[in-house]
Amino acid sequence: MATAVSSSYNDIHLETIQEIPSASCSTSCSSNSTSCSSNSPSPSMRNSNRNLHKKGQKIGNYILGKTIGSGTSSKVKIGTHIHTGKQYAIKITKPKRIKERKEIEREISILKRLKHDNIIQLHDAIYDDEAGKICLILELVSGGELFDYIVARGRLSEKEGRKFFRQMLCGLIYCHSNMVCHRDLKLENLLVDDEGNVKISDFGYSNIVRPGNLLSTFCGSPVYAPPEILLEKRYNGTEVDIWSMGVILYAMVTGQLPWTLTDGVQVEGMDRLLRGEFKYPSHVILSDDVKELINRMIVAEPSERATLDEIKSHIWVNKGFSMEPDQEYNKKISDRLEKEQQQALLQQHEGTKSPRQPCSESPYMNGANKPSLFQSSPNLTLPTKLTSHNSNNNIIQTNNDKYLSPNKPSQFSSAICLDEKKINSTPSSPHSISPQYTSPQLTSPTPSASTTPPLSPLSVSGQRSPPTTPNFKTSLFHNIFKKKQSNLHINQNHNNSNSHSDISVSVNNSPTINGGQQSIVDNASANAPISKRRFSLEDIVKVITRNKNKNPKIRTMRGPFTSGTTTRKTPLELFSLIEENLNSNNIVFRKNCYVFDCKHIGTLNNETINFEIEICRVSGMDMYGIKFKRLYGDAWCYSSLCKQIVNGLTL
Ligand SMILES: Nc1ncnc2c1ncn2[C@@H]1O[C@H](COP(=O)(O)OP(=O)(O)OP(=O)(O)O)[C@@H](O)[C@H]1O
Repeated sequence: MATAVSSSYNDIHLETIQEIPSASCSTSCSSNSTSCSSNSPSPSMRNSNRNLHKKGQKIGNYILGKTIGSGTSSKVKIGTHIHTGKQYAIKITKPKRIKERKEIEREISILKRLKHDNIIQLHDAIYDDEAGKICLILELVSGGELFDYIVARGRLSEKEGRKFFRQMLCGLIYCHSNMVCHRDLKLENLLVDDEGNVKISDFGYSNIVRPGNLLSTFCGSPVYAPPEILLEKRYNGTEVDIWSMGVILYAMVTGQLPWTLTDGVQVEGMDRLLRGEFKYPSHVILSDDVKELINRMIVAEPSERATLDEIKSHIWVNKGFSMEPDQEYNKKISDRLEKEQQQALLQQHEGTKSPRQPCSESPYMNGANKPSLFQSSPNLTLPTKLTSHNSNNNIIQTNNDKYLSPNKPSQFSSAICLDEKKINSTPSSPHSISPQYTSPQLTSPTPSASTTPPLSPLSVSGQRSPPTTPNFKTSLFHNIFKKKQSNLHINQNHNNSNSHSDISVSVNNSPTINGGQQSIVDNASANAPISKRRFSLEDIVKVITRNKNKNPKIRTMRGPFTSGTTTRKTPLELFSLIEENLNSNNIVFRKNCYVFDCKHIGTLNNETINFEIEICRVSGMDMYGIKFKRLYGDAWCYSSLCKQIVNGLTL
C-alpha cells in the first residue's frame, strides 16, 4: 500500500526544465550523451513492483484492470476511478535513477500544460515512493495505436491518411506554438479514439524548445529520427518532429517505412537515410501532391525542411477542406464553447446548476486566440485543483498554487489531481486474464522476428523469416508456463458429472476444445475420480463469481478484416487452427476465453513481443474473424510476425 504524506510542491515552470539526456534510448543509439545501463532494483523493490502491477490492486483512487500496453519504461493498465467509475489509462513507471525520474516528472510537467483534442490528456499523477513508482493517469484512448490501425488495413487511402495527418498536424502546431517538441513521433505513439480521432501520446522524450537553444540528446526510434539526431549533432526539436511526420505520412500511405529496419533497431541503408534518400514502392499509386509533401518533410538538411506553416497550407493537406487544419480545429472549439455556454445559460435560466464550467475545461485553440504557456497568467493552462491523498486515498490537501516539484523529497507519496475532463469511458474487455497457459512444442522451428518494411501482416507480399531454433529464454518461459499449468487442472468434458452429493464445477469461460475449460479445484479433488470430487461452498462461490466476471461471450467487432483474417469456420475450429499455428511458430501463449495472450521471443536479439489474438464475430456478417493487438515489443517485428501467422492460418 502506498503511504502518502501531505506535501506541497513548487511549480516546475517550463523555463526551468532543462534538457535531460534520455536514459531509455534505443539500443541502436550511438550517442555518447546517453547511457542505456540501468541499476537493478532491489528484491524488495521488485516485490512492490509486482504487487503494484497486480490487477484489482488500488493505486490512489483507481482500481487497476487489464494491461493495455507496455513501453520500454512503463506498463499501461486500465484504471477505474472508485468514485466516478470512469476509466483511465494508468501508465506505471518505475524510474531506477534520478535522471529517469526527472524525465517522467518532465513528461508530467509538459503534459499537464497541454490541453488539446489531439493530445493525450493527463488527469492525475500519483507518486508512490514506497514502491518507487510514478503513475500517470491518462485519458483512455480505446481505439489502439495508429500503427495497428494501418497494419489491419495494409495502408491508408490518401483521403483517410489526410484526416489523420491533419489531426496530428493540429496537435503538433499546438505543441510547437507552446514551445514543446515531441521528439518521438511515430505511428506507435499516435493513438486513435473511438471516434477515429488521433491523439499524440508518449511525451517521455518531449522537451522545451527555446529560440537559439539547441538540443543534443538522442531520442526516438532510429527509423523516425532525422540525420542530425543520428549523427549526434545539436538540433532544433521542431525540425526533428517535421522529419518524423514525413516518415509517418510515408508509412500511412504506403504501408511501409522508407527505410528497412533489421532486428527492429538497426536501419539498413543508413547512408541513404542520412542523405534523406528514399523510394516510393512501385506497387502503390500515390498522387504527386502527397509525394511532394513527403519530399518536403524528409529533407536531410534541417533548415531546408518544410515548416509547419508550409505544411498546413499545402495543397494535399487541404484537398476537400475549406479551412486549414488549425483553423478548422479552432472553429470546432469555438462552436463547442458557444454551445456549452448556451447550455449553461439555459440551465441557469431553468434554475439548475451547470455541471461544468464550459470555458475552463475546453481544449485550447491553436493560433492567435490560444493562451500561451508562457504568458503572464499561468493559471490559464494550469490545473484548477491540486490534491494530495493519504494512504487511504482521502484527500488531505488542496492547493491551487502549488505544483509538482522535481526536487520533491523521496519519502513523499502523493497525487496531483488535474482537471476532471470529459472522457469517453470504454467498457473493459469482456475477457480477463485467466491462468491457463499453453506452451508450444519447442521442437518446432521459430520464425525470426527480423523486421521487414511492409506494415501489413495481411498483405500478400513480404518475406517469410527463416526458421530458427528456440533459445534459452523461450525454454525458460516454456518451463514457467508448464509449472503454472501443472498447478491447474483441466476439467474438460466433466460438466455433466455433478450429482447432489458430489459437485464438479468447471469454469466455462472458453470454448470447449483442448482444455478450454478450467477448474479451480484443488489438486486432491482434481485428481480424484469424477464421482468422488468434493467441493466446498467456497469453491462453488469462487467459480460462480469467476464465471460471472468472465464473460465468455464472443465479441462482435467492426473491421477492418481481410480474407486472411475472416472465415466461415466456427470459433472452435478457429481456436484449434490458431493454437496449431502458434505452436508451429513457437509462440508461447495462454488462452483466455476467445483471446490468446501470446509471447514471442526473437532468436536474433531476444526481443520480446507480447500480443493478443482475439476471435470475434464480424459485425454485420455471418462470419468470424481474428483481431491482433500488440501489447509490447517492436512494432515492426510484430507486424512481420502477424503476417507470418496470418499466412500460415489459411482461413
Ligand atoms: N492513454 C492511453 N490510452 C490507451 N492506451 C495507451 C495510452 N497510453 C499508452 N497506451 C498504450 O501503452 C503503450 C505504451 O505507452 P507509452 O508509449 O506511453 O509508454 P513508454 O514506456 O513511454 O513507451 P516507449 O517504449 O515508446 O518509450 C502505447 O504504445 C499504447 O499502446
